[in-house]
Amino acid sequence: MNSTKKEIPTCEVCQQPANQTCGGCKLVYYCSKAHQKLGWREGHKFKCCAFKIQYSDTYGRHMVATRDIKQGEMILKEKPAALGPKMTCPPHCLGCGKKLEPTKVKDIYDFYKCTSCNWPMCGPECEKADIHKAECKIMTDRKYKCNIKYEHVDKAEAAYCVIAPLRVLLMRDTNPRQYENVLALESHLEDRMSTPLYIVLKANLVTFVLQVLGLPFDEETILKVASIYDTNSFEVRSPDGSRKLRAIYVTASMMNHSCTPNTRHIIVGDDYNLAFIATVPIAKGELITATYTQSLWGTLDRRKHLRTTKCFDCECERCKDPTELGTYLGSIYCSICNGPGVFGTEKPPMLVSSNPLDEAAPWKCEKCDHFILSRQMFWGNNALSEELKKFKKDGPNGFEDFILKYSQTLHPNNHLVVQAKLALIKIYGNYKGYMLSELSDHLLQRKIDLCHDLLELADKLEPGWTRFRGTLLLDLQAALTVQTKREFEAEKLTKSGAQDQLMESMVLLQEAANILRVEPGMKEIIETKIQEVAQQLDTGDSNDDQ
Ligand SMILES: C[S@@+](CC[C@H](N)C(=O)[O-])C[C@H]1O[C@@H](n2cnc3c(N)ncnc32)[C@H](O)[C@@H]1O
Repeated sequence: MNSTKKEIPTCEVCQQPANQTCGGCKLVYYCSKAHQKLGWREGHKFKCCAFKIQYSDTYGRHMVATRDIKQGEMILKEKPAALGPKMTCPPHCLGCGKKLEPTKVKDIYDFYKCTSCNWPMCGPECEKADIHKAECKIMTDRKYKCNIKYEHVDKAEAAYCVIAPLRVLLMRDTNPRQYENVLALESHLEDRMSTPLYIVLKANLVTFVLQVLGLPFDEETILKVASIYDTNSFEVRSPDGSRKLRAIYVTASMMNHSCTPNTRHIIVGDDYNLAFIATVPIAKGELITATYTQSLWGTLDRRKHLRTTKCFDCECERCKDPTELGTYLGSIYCSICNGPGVFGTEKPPMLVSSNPLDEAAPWKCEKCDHFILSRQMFWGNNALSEELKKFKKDGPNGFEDFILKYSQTLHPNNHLVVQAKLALIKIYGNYKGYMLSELSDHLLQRKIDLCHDLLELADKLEPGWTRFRGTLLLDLQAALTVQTKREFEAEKLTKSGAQDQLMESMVLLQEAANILRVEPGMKEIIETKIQEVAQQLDTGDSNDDQ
Protein backbone atom coordinates (compact mmCIF):
# COMPACT_ATOMS: atom_id res chain seq x y z
CA MET A 1 0.00 0.00 0.00
CA ASN A 2 1.31 3.42 -0.87
CA SER A 3 -0.61 6.07 1.01
CA THR A 4 1.28 8.93 -0.64
CA LYS A 5 0.55 7.73 -4.20
CA LYS A 6 -0.48 10.73 -6.31
CA GLU A 7 -3.71 10.37 -8.21
CA ILE A 8 -3.65 11.84 -11.72
CA PRO A 9 -6.49 14.38 -11.94
CA THR A 10 -9.04 13.84 -14.67
CA CYS A 11 -11.20 16.29 -16.61
CA GLU A 12 -14.72 16.81 -15.19
CA VAL A 13 -16.13 16.66 -18.71
CA CYS A 14 -14.23 13.92 -20.58
CA GLN A 15 -12.40 12.11 -17.74
CA GLN A 16 -9.09 12.36 -19.62
CA PRO A 17 -5.93 13.40 -17.70
CA ALA A 18 -6.19 17.11 -16.89
CA ASN A 19 -3.95 19.80 -15.48
CA GLN A 20 -6.09 22.97 -15.28
CA THR A 21 -8.20 23.67 -12.20
CA CYS A 22 -11.37 25.72 -11.95
CA GLY A 23 -10.15 29.20 -10.97
CA GLY A 24 -13.10 29.65 -8.59
CA CYS A 25 -13.15 26.60 -6.32
CA LYS A 26 -9.84 24.98 -7.39
CA LEU A 27 -11.51 21.66 -6.66
CA VAL A 28 -12.25 20.34 -10.15
CA TYR A 29 -9.97 19.80 -13.13
CA TYR A 30 -10.32 20.34 -16.87
CA CYS A 31 -8.19 19.26 -19.82
CA SER A 32 -8.82 22.47 -21.79
CA LYS A 33 -10.47 25.89 -21.72
CA ALA A 34 -13.22 24.53 -23.98
CA HIS A 35 -14.12 21.79 -21.50
CA GLN A 36 -13.98 24.26 -18.63
CA LYS A 37 -16.61 26.40 -20.39
CA LEU A 38 -18.70 23.33 -21.18
CA GLY A 39 -18.42 22.05 -17.59
CA TRP A 40 -19.53 25.45 -16.28
CA ARG A 41 -22.61 25.49 -18.51
CA GLU A 42 -23.40 21.86 -17.70
CA GLY A 43 -23.78 22.59 -14.02
CA HIS A 44 -20.46 23.48 -12.34
CA LYS A 45 -21.75 27.05 -11.97
CA PHE A 46 -24.21 25.68 -9.37
CA LYS A 47 -21.50 23.85 -7.41
CA CYS A 48 -18.49 26.14 -7.68
CA CYS A 49 -17.26 28.10 -4.64
CA ALA A 50 -19.56 27.29 -1.79
CA PHE A 51 -18.64 30.38 0.26
CA LYS A 52 -18.12 34.10 0.30
CA ILE A 53 -16.18 36.28 2.71
CA GLN A 54 -18.18 38.75 4.78
CA TYR A 55 -17.28 41.18 7.55
CA SER A 56 -18.90 41.71 10.95
CA ASP A 57 -17.83 43.67 14.01
CA THR A 58 -17.98 40.52 16.14
CA TYR A 59 -16.00 38.13 13.96
CA GLY A 60 -14.07 40.33 11.55
CA ARG A 61 -13.89 38.65 8.13
CA HIS A 62 -15.63 35.28 8.05
CA MET A 63 -16.96 32.68 5.65
CA VAL A 64 -20.62 32.27 4.79
CA ALA A 65 -22.18 29.51 2.66
CA THR A 66 -23.43 30.83 -0.70
CA ARG A 67 -25.48 27.67 -1.30
CA ASP A 68 -26.54 24.56 0.58
CA ILE A 69 -23.50 22.39 1.24
CA LYS A 70 -23.82 18.63 1.60
CA GLN A 71 -22.38 16.64 4.48
CA GLY A 72 -18.95 15.32 3.44
CA GLU A 73 -18.56 17.88 0.63
CA MET A 74 -15.10 19.36 0.13
CA ILE A 75 -15.58 23.12 0.51
CA LEU A 76 -12.10 24.40 -0.12
CA LYS A 77 -8.71 23.09 -1.16
CA GLU A 78 -5.74 25.38 -0.95
CA LYS A 79 -1.96 25.43 -1.33
CA PRO A 80 0.10 26.90 1.52
CA ALA A 81 1.11 30.52 1.03
CA ALA A 82 3.92 30.09 3.55
CA LEU A 83 5.49 27.07 5.19
CA GLY A 84 8.08 26.83 7.94
CA PRO A 85 9.19 24.99 11.05
CA LYS A 86 7.53 25.51 14.41
CA MET A 87 8.98 28.22 16.66
CA THR A 88 10.90 25.79 18.81
CA CYS A 89 11.48 22.26 17.59
CA PRO A 90 14.03 19.47 17.42
CA PRO A 91 16.28 19.84 14.35
CA HIS A 92 14.30 19.55 11.13
CA CYS A 93 15.56 19.74 7.55
CA LEU A 94 14.96 23.24 6.13
CA GLY A 95 14.60 21.60 2.70
CA CYS A 96 12.11 18.75 3.04
CA GLY A 97 10.94 19.40 6.61
CA LYS A 98 11.87 15.96 7.97
CA LYS A 99 12.94 15.50 11.57
CA LEU A 100 16.68 14.82 11.48
CA GLU A 101 18.76 11.94 12.80
CA PRO A 102 22.46 12.53 13.45
CA THR A 103 25.21 10.62 11.65
CA LYS A 104 28.50 9.47 13.16
CA VAL A 105 31.66 11.00 11.73
CA LYS A 106 34.99 10.21 13.44
CA ASP A 107 33.29 9.05 16.64
CA ILE A 108 31.22 12.24 16.85
CA TYR A 109 27.50 12.37 16.26
CA ASP A 110 26.20 15.42 14.44
CA PHE A 111 23.66 16.37 11.78
CA TYR A 112 24.52 16.90 8.15
CA LYS A 113 24.84 20.70 7.72
CA CYS A 114 24.12 22.91 4.73
CA THR A 115 27.52 23.64 3.16
CA SER A 116 26.61 27.33 2.86
CA CYS A 117 24.64 28.41 5.95
CA ASN A 118 25.35 25.46 8.27
CA TRP A 119 21.69 24.74 9.21
CA PRO A 120 21.05 21.03 9.86
CA MET A 121 19.64 19.32 6.75
CA CYS A 122 19.09 15.84 5.32
CA GLY A 123 21.88 16.08 2.74
CA PRO A 124 23.11 17.80 -0.43
CA GLU A 125 19.78 17.30 -2.26
CA CYS A 126 17.80 19.23 0.35
CA GLU A 127 20.39 22.03 0.38
CA LYS A 128 19.20 22.83 -3.15
CA ALA A 129 15.46 22.79 -2.32
CA ASP A 130 13.61 25.87 -3.61
CA ILE A 131 12.16 26.63 -0.19
CA HIS A 132 15.66 26.99 1.31
CA LYS A 133 17.25 29.05 -1.50
CA ALA A 134 16.42 32.65 -0.56
CA GLU A 135 17.11 32.27 3.18
CA CYS A 136 20.36 30.37 2.51
CA LYS A 137 21.59 33.05 0.11
CA ILE A 138 20.91 35.92 2.48
CA MET A 139 22.54 34.14 5.43
CA THR A 140 25.53 33.13 3.31
CA ASP A 141 25.95 36.65 1.90
CA ARG A 142 26.03 37.96 5.47
CA LYS A 143 28.48 35.18 6.48
CA TYR A 144 26.01 33.89 9.06
CA LYS A 145 26.55 30.28 10.16
CA CYS A 146 23.96 28.44 12.22
CA ASN A 147 25.53 26.87 15.29
CA ILE A 148 23.06 24.09 16.21
CA LYS A 149 24.97 21.01 17.38
CA TYR A 150 23.62 17.56 18.04
CA GLU A 151 22.96 16.85 21.71
CA HIS A 152 20.05 14.43 21.50
CA VAL A 153 17.37 13.92 18.84
CA ASP A 154 14.57 15.50 20.81
CA LYS A 155 16.41 18.61 22.00
CA ALA A 156 14.15 21.51 21.04
CA GLU A 157 16.03 24.38 19.40
CA ALA A 158 14.68 27.93 19.83
CA ALA A 159 16.81 29.07 16.86
CA TYR A 160 14.05 27.83 14.53
CA CYS A 161 11.79 30.73 15.55
CA VAL A 162 13.43 32.96 12.92
CA ILE A 163 12.87 30.73 9.89
CA ALA A 164 9.09 30.86 9.25
CA PRO A 165 8.83 34.69 9.62
CA LEU A 166 12.00 35.17 7.57
CA ARG A 167 10.49 33.15 4.70
CA VAL A 168 7.47 35.46 4.64
CA LEU A 169 9.62 38.60 4.77
CA LEU A 170 11.73 37.36 1.87
CA MET A 171 8.55 36.88 -0.18
CA ARG A 172 8.34 40.67 -0.47
CA ASP A 173 10.92 40.32 -3.28
CA THR A 174 10.33 36.77 -4.48
CA ASN A 175 6.50 36.77 -4.53
CA PRO A 176 5.16 40.28 -3.78
CA ARG A 177 1.49 39.40 -4.37
CA GLN A 178 1.59 36.52 -1.94
CA TYR A 179 3.46 38.73 0.54
CA GLU A 180 0.66 41.31 0.37
CA ASN A 181 -1.96 38.58 0.84
CA VAL A 182 -0.24 37.26 3.96
CA LEU A 183 0.36 40.74 5.39
CA ALA A 184 -3.38 41.46 5.01
CA LEU A 185 -4.25 38.72 7.52
CA GLU A 186 -5.27 39.42 11.11
CA SER A 187 -2.27 39.67 13.46
CA HIS A 188 -3.42 40.94 16.89
CA LEU A 189 0.06 42.41 17.19
CA GLU A 190 -1.03 44.98 19.78
CA ASP A 191 -2.43 42.28 22.06
CA ARG A 192 0.67 40.16 21.73
CA MET A 193 3.33 42.88 21.99
CA SER A 194 3.56 42.82 25.79
CA THR A 195 3.44 39.03 26.17
CA PRO A 196 6.61 37.21 27.32
CA LEU A 197 6.90 35.46 23.92
CA TYR A 198 6.95 38.73 21.98
CA ILE A 199 9.42 40.29 24.38
CA VAL A 200 11.72 37.37 23.57
CA LEU A 201 10.98 37.67 19.83
CA LYS A 202 11.89 41.34 19.97
CA ALA A 203 15.27 40.32 21.30
CA ASN A 204 16.04 37.43 18.96
CA LEU A 205 13.90 37.53 15.79
CA VAL A 206 14.11 41.30 15.30
CA THR A 207 17.85 41.36 16.06
CA PHE A 208 18.43 38.48 13.66
CA VAL A 209 16.55 40.10 10.76
CA LEU A 210 17.82 43.65 11.28
CA GLN A 211 21.31 43.24 12.64
CA VAL A 212 22.52 39.81 11.63
CA LEU A 213 20.93 39.78 8.16
CA GLY A 214 20.72 43.55 7.67
CA LEU A 215 17.33 43.32 5.93
CA PRO A 216 15.40 46.54 5.24
CA PHE A 217 12.29 45.97 7.40
CA ASP A 218 11.00 47.81 10.44
CA GLU A 219 10.55 46.13 13.82
CA GLU A 220 6.76 46.30 13.58
CA THR A 221 6.57 44.46 10.26
CA ILE A 222 8.86 41.70 11.51
CA LEU A 223 6.79 41.14 14.65
CA LYS A 224 3.58 41.47 12.68
CA VAL A 225 4.61 38.55 10.48
CA ALA A 226 5.32 36.43 13.58
CA SER A 227 1.96 37.50 14.95
CA ILE A 228 0.18 36.62 11.68
CA TYR A 229 1.72 33.17 11.95
CA ASP A 230 0.42 32.80 15.51
CA THR A 231 -3.09 33.94 14.58
CA ASN A 232 -3.57 32.06 11.33
CA SER A 233 -1.21 29.14 10.92
CA PHE A 234 -2.20 25.49 10.83
CA GLU A 235 0.00 22.71 12.14
CA VAL A 236 0.49 20.40 9.19
CA ARG A 237 1.97 16.92 8.89
CA SER A 238 3.11 14.91 5.91
CA PRO A 239 0.98 11.79 5.31
CA ASP A 240 3.62 9.54 6.96
CA GLY A 241 3.88 11.85 9.98
CA SER A 242 7.64 12.42 9.57
CA ARG A 243 7.26 16.17 8.92
CA LYS A 244 5.47 18.59 11.20
CA LEU A 245 5.39 22.20 10.10
CA ARG A 246 3.38 25.41 10.36
CA ALA A 247 1.64 26.73 7.28
CA ILE A 248 -0.41 29.77 6.34
CA TYR A 249 -3.35 29.46 3.93
CA VAL A 250 -4.76 32.80 2.85
CA THR A 251 -8.37 31.78 2.11
CA ALA A 252 -8.67 29.17 4.87
CA SER A 253 -7.55 31.89 7.30
CA MET A 254 -10.92 33.53 6.76
CA MET A 255 -12.66 30.66 8.49
CA ASN A 256 -13.77 31.60 11.95
CA HIS A 257 -13.87 29.49 15.07
CA SER A 258 -16.78 27.70 16.70
CA CYS A 259 -16.65 25.24 19.63
CA THR A 260 -19.14 23.10 17.66
CA PRO A 261 -17.73 23.59 14.17
CA ASN A 262 -19.35 22.47 10.93
CA THR A 263 -16.15 21.52 9.10
CA ARG A 264 -12.97 19.58 9.66
CA HIS A 265 -9.72 19.83 7.76
CA ILE A 266 -7.34 17.34 6.21
CA ILE A 267 -3.93 17.64 4.59
CA VAL A 268 -3.96 16.25 1.07
CA GLY A 269 -0.90 14.80 -0.67
CA ASP A 270 2.76 15.66 -0.16
CA ASP A 271 2.53 19.41 -0.80
CA TYR A 272 0.60 20.26 2.36
CA ASN A 273 -2.55 21.23 0.48
CA LEU A 274 -5.27 21.92 3.01
CA ALA A 275 -8.86 20.85 2.40
CA PHE A 276 -12.00 21.56 4.43
CA ILE A 277 -14.83 19.02 4.57
CA ALA A 278 -18.38 19.82 5.75
CA THR A 279 -19.05 17.57 8.76
CA VAL A 280 -22.79 18.40 8.72
CA PRO A 281 -25.08 19.80 6.02
CA ILE A 282 -24.57 23.59 5.94
CA ALA A 283 -27.49 25.71 4.76
CA LYS A 284 -27.04 28.72 2.46
CA GLY A 285 -26.34 31.80 4.57
CA GLU A 286 -24.88 29.88 7.55
CA LEU A 287 -21.42 30.62 8.91
CA ILE A 288 -18.77 28.09 7.88
CA THR A 289 -16.62 27.37 10.93
CA ALA A 290 -13.63 25.37 12.11
CA THR A 291 -12.29 24.78 15.57
CA TYR A 292 -9.07 26.43 16.74
CA THR A 293 -9.00 24.42 19.95
CA GLN A 294 -9.86 20.96 21.31
CA SER A 295 -13.54 20.07 21.24
CA LEU A 296 -13.14 17.72 24.19
CA TRP A 297 -11.81 20.39 26.53
CA GLY A 298 -14.17 22.10 28.97
CA THR A 299 -15.24 25.73 28.46
CA LEU A 300 -12.71 27.10 30.98
CA ASP A 301 -9.81 25.51 29.09
CA ARG A 302 -11.10 26.24 25.58
CA ARG A 303 -11.76 29.90 26.25
CA LYS A 304 -8.42 30.36 28.01
CA HIS A 305 -6.62 28.74 25.06
CA LEU A 306 -8.47 30.92 22.52
CA ARG A 307 -7.76 34.10 24.48
CA THR A 308 -4.03 33.31 24.83
CA THR A 309 -3.34 31.96 21.36
CA LYS A 310 -5.93 33.72 19.16
CA CYS A 311 -6.66 36.84 21.24
CA PHE A 312 -10.45 36.64 21.36
CA ASP A 313 -13.20 35.59 23.76
CA CYS A 314 -15.44 32.93 22.27
CA GLU A 315 -19.14 33.51 22.88
CA CYS A 316 -20.58 30.64 20.87
CA GLU A 317 -23.73 28.80 22.01
CA ARG A 318 -21.69 26.09 23.67
CA CYS A 319 -19.51 28.57 25.58
CA LYS A 320 -22.60 30.41 26.82
CA ASP A 321 -24.34 27.25 28.04
CA PRO A 322 -23.36 26.26 31.64
CA THR A 323 -24.12 22.62 30.81
CA GLU A 324 -22.12 22.67 27.53
CA LEU A 325 -25.07 21.55 25.43
CA GLY A 326 -26.26 19.18 28.14
CA THR A 327 -22.96 17.25 28.28
CA TYR A 328 -21.69 18.62 31.63
CA LEU A 329 -18.18 18.34 30.20
CA GLY A 330 -16.72 20.72 32.79
CA SER A 331 -18.89 19.70 35.72
CA ILE A 332 -18.51 17.93 39.03
CA TYR A 333 -21.22 16.53 41.31
CA CYS A 334 -22.52 18.73 44.10
CA SER A 335 -20.93 17.32 47.25
CA ILE A 336 -23.84 18.50 49.41
CA CYS A 337 -26.76 17.12 47.35
CA ASN A 338 -24.83 13.97 46.57
CA GLY A 339 -23.44 13.37 50.03
CA PRO A 340 -23.04 9.85 51.44
CA GLY A 341 -26.22 7.83 51.14
CA VAL A 342 -28.01 10.05 48.67
CA PHE A 343 -25.79 9.34 45.67
CA GLY A 344 -27.54 7.52 42.87
CA THR A 345 -30.56 9.77 42.26
CA GLU A 346 -31.78 9.79 38.68
CA LYS A 347 -30.02 12.96 37.62
CA PRO A 348 -27.65 13.97 40.41
CA PRO A 349 -27.33 17.77 40.70
CA MET A 350 -24.15 19.17 39.25
CA LEU A 351 -22.00 22.22 39.87
CA VAL A 352 -22.06 24.42 36.77
CA SER A 353 -20.52 27.80 36.12
CA SER A 354 -22.78 30.66 37.23
CA ASN A 355 -21.51 32.61 34.18
CA PRO A 356 -19.51 30.56 31.68
CA LEU A 357 -18.36 33.72 29.86
CA ASP A 358 -16.60 34.90 33.01
CA GLU A 359 -13.76 32.61 34.05
CA ALA A 360 -13.83 34.11 37.55
CA ALA A 361 -17.51 33.28 38.14
CA PRO A 362 -18.22 30.79 40.93
CA TRP A 363 -19.53 27.32 40.16
CA LYS A 364 -22.96 26.73 41.70
CA CYS A 365 -25.10 23.69 42.37
CA GLU A 366 -28.06 23.37 40.00
CA LYS A 367 -30.28 22.54 43.01
CA CYS A 368 -28.95 23.82 46.36
CA ASP A 369 -27.00 26.94 47.44
CA HIS A 370 -23.64 25.21 47.45
CA PHE A 371 -20.92 26.84 45.33
CA ILE A 372 -17.16 26.79 44.88
CA LEU A 373 -14.83 29.51 43.62
CA SER A 374 -13.60 29.31 40.07
CA ARG A 375 -9.99 29.14 41.20
CA GLN A 376 -10.83 26.01 43.19
CA MET A 377 -12.22 24.57 39.97
CA PHE A 378 -8.98 25.47 38.12
CA TRP A 379 -6.83 23.92 40.86
CA GLY A 380 -8.92 20.76 40.90
CA ASN A 381 -8.76 20.43 37.12
CA ASN A 382 -5.00 21.01 37.08
CA ALA A 383 -4.33 18.53 39.88
CA LEU A 384 -6.39 15.78 38.24
CA SER A 385 -4.90 16.55 34.84
CA GLU A 386 -1.42 16.05 36.32
CA GLU A 387 -2.58 12.79 37.89
CA LEU A 388 -3.80 11.56 34.48
CA LYS A 389 -0.50 12.46 32.79
CA LYS A 390 1.40 10.13 35.12
CA PHE A 391 -0.35 6.96 33.95
CA LYS A 392 1.51 4.69 31.61
CA LYS A 393 -0.13 4.78 28.21
CA ASP A 394 0.59 1.08 27.62
CA GLY A 395 -1.73 -0.33 30.28
CA PRO A 396 -5.33 0.34 31.36
CA ASN A 397 -5.06 0.11 35.15
CA GLY A 398 -4.20 3.72 35.96
CA PHE A 399 -7.04 5.02 33.78
CA GLU A 400 -9.60 2.52 35.09
CA ASP A 401 -8.61 3.32 38.71
CA PHE A 402 -8.89 7.04 37.96
CA ILE A 403 -12.45 6.68 36.64
CA LEU A 404 -13.47 4.59 39.65
CA LYS A 405 -11.71 6.82 42.19
CA TYR A 406 -13.49 9.96 40.97
CA SER A 407 -16.82 8.37 40.05
CA GLN A 408 -18.51 10.16 42.97
CA THR A 409 -16.93 13.50 42.09
CA LEU A 410 -16.70 13.82 38.31
CA HIS A 411 -19.62 13.55 35.89
CA PRO A 412 -19.09 10.57 33.51
CA ASN A 413 -18.76 13.14 30.71
CA ASN A 414 -16.31 15.35 32.63
CA HIS A 415 -13.43 16.14 30.27
CA LEU A 416 -10.94 14.42 32.58
CA VAL A 417 -12.99 11.22 32.59
CA VAL A 418 -13.35 11.55 28.81
CA GLN A 419 -9.55 11.68 28.46
CA ALA A 420 -9.24 8.50 30.51
CA LYS A 421 -11.96 6.82 28.43
CA LEU A 422 -10.21 7.78 25.20
CA ALA A 423 -6.95 6.29 26.46
CA LEU A 424 -8.78 3.06 27.37
CA ILE A 425 -10.41 2.77 23.93
CA LYS A 426 -6.93 3.01 22.41
CA ILE A 427 -5.40 0.46 24.78
CA TYR A 428 -8.18 -2.14 24.56
CA GLY A 429 -7.76 -3.74 21.17
CA ASN A 430 -4.49 -2.15 20.09
CA TYR A 431 -1.79 -2.63 22.70
CA LYS A 432 0.38 -5.65 23.45
CA GLY A 433 -1.43 -7.91 25.89
CA TYR A 434 -4.74 -6.16 25.13
CA MET A 435 -5.32 -7.04 21.48
CA LEU A 436 -8.98 -7.78 20.73
CA SER A 437 -8.32 -11.53 20.63
CA GLU A 438 -6.68 -11.31 24.07
CA LEU A 439 -9.42 -9.31 25.81
CA SER A 440 -11.73 -11.10 28.23
CA ASP A 441 -15.43 -10.92 27.34
CA HIS A 442 -15.77 -8.36 30.13
CA LEU A 443 -13.07 -6.07 28.71
CA LEU A 444 -14.42 -6.48 25.19
CA GLN A 445 -17.82 -5.28 26.46
CA ARG A 446 -16.02 -2.45 28.31
CA LYS A 447 -14.46 -1.26 25.04
CA ILE A 448 -17.87 -1.41 23.32
CA ASP A 449 -19.52 0.59 26.14
CA LEU A 450 -16.75 3.20 26.10
CA CYS A 451 -17.15 3.65 22.33
CA HIS A 452 -20.91 4.14 22.75
CA ASP A 453 -20.34 6.69 25.57
CA LEU A 454 -18.01 8.78 23.46
CA LEU A 455 -20.09 8.51 20.28
CA GLU A 456 -23.02 9.95 22.23
CA LEU A 457 -20.81 12.79 23.45
CA ALA A 458 -19.43 13.37 19.93
CA ASP A 459 -22.99 13.77 18.61
CA LYS A 460 -23.48 16.77 20.88
CA LEU A 461 -20.07 18.43 20.79
CA GLU A 462 -18.73 17.64 17.35
CA PRO A 463 -21.78 16.51 15.40
CA GLY A 464 -21.54 14.80 12.05
CA TRP A 465 -18.70 13.37 10.02
CA THR A 466 -15.74 14.19 12.23
CA ARG A 467 -12.49 12.25 12.39
CA PHE A 468 -13.34 11.53 16.03
CA ARG A 469 -16.64 9.86 15.08
CA GLY A 470 -15.00 7.97 12.19
CA THR A 471 -12.26 6.43 14.33
CA LEU A 472 -14.69 5.61 17.17
CA LEU A 473 -16.91 3.78 14.66
CA LEU A 474 -13.91 1.75 13.49
CA ASP A 475 -13.04 0.82 17.08
CA LEU A 476 -16.63 -0.11 17.87
CA GLN A 477 -17.08 -2.14 14.71
CA ALA A 478 -13.90 -4.16 15.31
CA ALA A 479 -14.95 -4.99 18.89
CA LEU A 480 -18.52 -5.89 17.87
CA THR A 481 -17.27 -8.24 15.16
CA VAL A 482 -15.09 -10.14 17.64
CA GLN A 483 -17.92 -10.25 20.15
CA THR A 484 -20.27 -11.70 17.50
CA LYS A 485 -17.80 -14.47 16.72
CA ARG A 486 -17.38 -15.36 20.38
CA GLU A 487 -21.13 -15.42 21.02
CA PHE A 488 -21.70 -17.56 17.93
CA GLU A 489 -18.98 -20.03 18.97
CA ALA A 490 -20.41 -20.20 22.49
CA GLU A 491 -23.79 -20.93 20.88
CA LYS A 492 -25.33 -17.82 22.39
CA LEU A 493 -26.18 -16.72 18.85
CA THR A 494 -27.64 -18.62 15.91
CA LYS A 495 -26.00 -18.29 12.52
CA SER A 496 -28.67 -15.85 11.37
CA GLY A 497 -28.38 -13.90 14.63
CA ALA A 498 -24.62 -13.66 14.06
CA GLN A 499 -25.19 -12.49 10.50
CA ASP A 500 -27.61 -9.82 11.70
CA GLN A 501 -24.95 -8.55 14.10
CA LEU A 502 -22.31 -8.61 11.37
CA MET A 503 -24.67 -6.59 9.19
CA GLU A 504 -24.86 -3.98 11.96
CA SER A 505 -21.09 -4.00 12.08
CA MET A 506 -21.02 -3.49 8.31
CA VAL A 507 -23.33 -0.46 8.64
CA LEU A 508 -20.89 1.11 11.13
CA LEU A 509 -18.01 0.37 8.81
CA GLN A 510 -19.79 1.94 5.85
CA GLU A 511 -20.36 5.11 7.84
CA ALA A 512 -16.72 5.14 8.96
CA ALA A 513 -15.78 4.70 5.29
CA ASN A 514 -17.90 7.71 4.27
CA ILE A 515 -16.21 9.81 6.93
CA LEU A 516 -12.62 8.65 6.70
CA ARG A 517 -11.98 7.69 3.10
CA VAL A 518 -10.56 11.17 2.40
CA GLU A 519 -8.03 10.89 5.24
CA PRO A 520 -4.49 10.04 4.10
CA GLY A 521 -4.00 6.28 3.90
CA MET A 522 -7.45 5.41 5.27
CA LYS A 523 -9.21 4.43 2.05
CA GLU A 524 -7.19 1.23 1.65
CA ILE A 525 -7.43 0.29 5.35
CA ILE A 526 -11.20 0.64 5.35
CA GLU A 527 -11.67 -1.18 2.06
CA THR A 528 -9.72 -4.14 3.49
CA LYS A 529 -11.92 -4.12 6.59
CA ILE A 530 -15.09 -4.00 4.49
CA GLN A 531 -13.88 -6.98 2.45
CA GLU A 532 -13.13 -8.91 5.67
CA VAL A 533 -16.58 -8.32 7.12
CA ALA A 534 -18.23 -9.06 3.76
CA GLN A 535 -16.35 -12.37 3.66
CA GLN A 536 -17.44 -13.22 7.19
CA LEU A 537 -21.02 -12.41 6.23
CA ASP A 538 -20.73 -14.81 3.28
CA THR A 539 -19.19 -17.67 5.23
CA GLY A 540 -20.60 -16.96 8.65
CA ASP A 541 -16.98 -17.01 9.79
CA SER A 542 -15.19 -14.35 11.86
CA ASN A 543 -11.60 -13.34 12.45
CA ASP A 544 -10.61 -12.65 16.05
CA ASP A 545 -7.44 -10.69 15.29
CA GLN A 546 -8.59 -7.55 13.53
C1 LIG B 1 -7.76 33.03 11.46
S1 LIG B 1 -8.43 34.58 11.80
C2 LIG B 1 -10.02 34.48 11.10
C3 LIG B 1 -10.27 35.64 10.18
C4 LIG B 1 -10.41 36.94 10.88
N1 LIG B 1 -11.76 37.11 11.38
C5 LIG B 1 -10.03 38.09 9.99
O1 LIG B 1 -10.80 39.06 9.84
O2 LIG B 1 -8.94 38.06 9.44
C6 LIG B 1 -8.66 34.41 13.51
C7 LIG B 1 -9.21 35.62 14.18
O3 LIG B 1 -10.57 35.84 13.83
C8 LIG B 1 -11.33 36.26 14.95
N2 LIG B 1 -12.31 35.21 15.28
C9 LIG B 1 -12.34 33.95 14.80
N3 LIG B 1 -13.38 33.27 15.30
C10 LIG B 1 -14.02 34.10 16.13
C11 LIG B 1 -15.17 33.97 16.96
N4 LIG B 1 -15.86 32.84 17.03
N5 LIG B 1 -15.53 35.03 17.70
C12 LIG B 1 -14.84 36.20 17.65
N6 LIG B 1 -13.74 36.38 16.88
C13 LIG B 1 -13.33 35.35 16.14
C14 LIG B 1 -10.33 36.46 16.07
O4 LIG B 1 -9.90 37.77 16.05
C15 LIG B 1 -9.21 35.51 15.68
O5 LIG B 1 -7.97 35.83 16.22
